[in-house]
Amino acid sequence: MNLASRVAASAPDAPLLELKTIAHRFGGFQVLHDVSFAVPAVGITGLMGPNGSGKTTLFNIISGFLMPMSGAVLFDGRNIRAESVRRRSLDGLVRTFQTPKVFERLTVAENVMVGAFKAGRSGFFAGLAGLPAARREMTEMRARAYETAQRFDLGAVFDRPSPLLTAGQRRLLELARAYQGRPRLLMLDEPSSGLTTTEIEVLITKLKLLAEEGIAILLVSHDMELMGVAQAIHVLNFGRIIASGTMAEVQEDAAVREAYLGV
Ligand SMILES: Nc1ncnc2c1ncn2[C@@H]1O[C@H](COP(=O)(O)OP(=O)(O)OP(=O)(O)O)[C@@H](O)[C@H]1O
Repeated sequence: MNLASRVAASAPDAPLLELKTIAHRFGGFQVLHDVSFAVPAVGITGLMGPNGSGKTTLFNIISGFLMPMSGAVLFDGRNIRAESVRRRSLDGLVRTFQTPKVFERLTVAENVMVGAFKAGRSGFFAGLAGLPAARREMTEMRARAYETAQRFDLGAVFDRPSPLLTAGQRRLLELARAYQGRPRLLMLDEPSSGLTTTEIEVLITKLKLLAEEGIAILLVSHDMELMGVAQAIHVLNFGRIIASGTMAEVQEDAAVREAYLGV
């Protein structure tokens, strides 16, 4: 079944992630007001909004870096509002950052393998220490990491030190590492920032590939071309959702046009 039919077939009343009346304040400044929307278990969902509208704050709340003052964050129907980042990540809720987080002292191979470490028994660092059972596991992990690296066009640079990668490769490496951890929901914060047009085109094909494999994606971006991959988009302005719909629908929305263009 392709992505479009899976999106159509997914139960609309069973989202993977659901935000219910999320509100947050920094001191006296109300940054989020009763934000509610759902992210289905399949497909790509977009979150956009002008600078300072609260996107990063909301992202931090969903991924566990910040606890909202009120509201619920339901993941698979369970309120994870107070759960740690690590617990969420073990449950399959994984995020990336605006600047790719790459382990600079490790090679591409090792960076990808770190993503699988939570799924392994002995652990990545025991493997590096050379314990026999861990070494066997490391060999298997390395083989799996190589498959993943190839999938993200990093096969040819598999043993290269990560500081030698281009910006586009660093972004792909971050995605490869996240993919290796078998996420259910992948949250991407401005993944096209700092990339060339060609690198963005590659990124788009990889996001479609991840979605086709059944990984739900929540994408925050200013990049309209990139946002075009999302089946549904929610627009945040001054901490409130002002519109939701397809890209064509939100582009036509009067409140969105006013927020972005002042028209
Ligand atoms: N820790 C903080 N303390 C006080 N104010 C904050 C804090 N973090 C963010 N803000 C304010 O909250 C508002 C929303 O910020 P946030 O970073 O969530 O917006 P954003 O939509 O991600 O913006 P951008 O697109 O510029 O990254 C801004 O006015 C910001 O200055």
